[in-house]
Amino acid sequence: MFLQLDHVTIRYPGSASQHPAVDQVSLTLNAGEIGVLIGPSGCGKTSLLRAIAGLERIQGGRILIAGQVLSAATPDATVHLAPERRQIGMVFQDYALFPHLNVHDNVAFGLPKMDKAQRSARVAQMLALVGLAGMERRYAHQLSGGQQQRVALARALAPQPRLLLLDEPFSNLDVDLRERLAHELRNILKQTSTTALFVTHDQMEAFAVGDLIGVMNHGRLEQWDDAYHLYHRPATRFVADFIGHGVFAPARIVESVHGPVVRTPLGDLTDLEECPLPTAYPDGECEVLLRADDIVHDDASPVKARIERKAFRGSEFLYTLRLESGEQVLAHVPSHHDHALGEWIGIRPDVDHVVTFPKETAG
Ligand SMILES: Nc1ncnc2c1ncn2[C@@H]1O[C@H](COP(=O)(O)OP(=O)(O)OP(=O)(O)O)[C@@H](O)[C@H]1O
Repeated sequence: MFLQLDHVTIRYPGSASQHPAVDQVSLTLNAGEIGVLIGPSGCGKTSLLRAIAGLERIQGGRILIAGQVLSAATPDATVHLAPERRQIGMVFQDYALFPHLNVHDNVAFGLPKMDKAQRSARVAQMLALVGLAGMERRYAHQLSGGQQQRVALARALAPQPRLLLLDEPFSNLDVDLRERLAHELRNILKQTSTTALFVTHDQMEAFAVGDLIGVMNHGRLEQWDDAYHLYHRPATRFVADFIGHGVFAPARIVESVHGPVVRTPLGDLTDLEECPLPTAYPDGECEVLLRADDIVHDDASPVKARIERKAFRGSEFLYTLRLESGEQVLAHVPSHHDHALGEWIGIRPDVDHVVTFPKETAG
């Protein structure tokens, strides 16, 4: 492994909250991998990134790159390597280009001692990489927001950092551009074999960029996994709720002649690979995660649901449905099936990965 975070804890001095901003976070990234941290506002993403950069001290745990301890706050050692000695690059949300320097000088800014020709060659190479060849003489105010972020990326990559940290770099840009830049960023990082950690609150961006994605909540890292497993095998209820569209429905795991089944308001779910046994919950009672893409519109199905809300999403609608039993479920339905609000439609579950959690206790 290349980047290693080991029970990293950050507490802000004088902070009214007893709760640490970052609470014992452990994760690893191999060289060349791209990690993404997502989570709601205030969950500690930026604090963790700043600690890795050396801009924040940690109060517990260790941060290592290639075996070298950058920060430590353990009973055995206290270490805090200065930010400029970490060889880590950063790209922030606000473009932060020097307004009085042109693009060439901005990109050349962090380059170690090189002769002039070498410097200019490196700048040209970086600008070509980010799709801005020939823009050397422009100033920040002559560039669009997307172009400015590309320059910021070129500047951060030019000194060949050991690790690149990106904190919501596209959040000031419009949605279409963000999506394009997220794919471009991934290509650029892979082309240059750069190890990177990227912070966003946008799931689609996280899925587009990351090899590994971490979901944070209240300072804790709830799961560190690839996109497929986050979606299909969420480790916690919070992750299941945060990623994708879905609801939790009351269910019961029971033993049938064909093995265990999960009894739900939509009927029995079978094929319970990797699902807990009935004995995992008191009386087998639990809640099952039903994602919008687990529910199929099928007029022949005996299970009917009333359309309460619908949102057009291009190729499909996201329907909010109410079952006769009172439960609410969500369903993705191809948009050529345009039913009216209040209409009853047939639905059936088509769940590939059955995910259950303990029943949420009231209060
Ligand atoms: N300098 C500081 N002093 C005191 N508390 C801070 C400081 N910086 C952040 N915090 C607190 O630490 C917690 C984590 O903040 P952080 O900025 O890391 O979250 P975030 O996940 O990056 O949020 P956002 O997505 O809104 O940027 C929050 O409760 C925040 O109020």
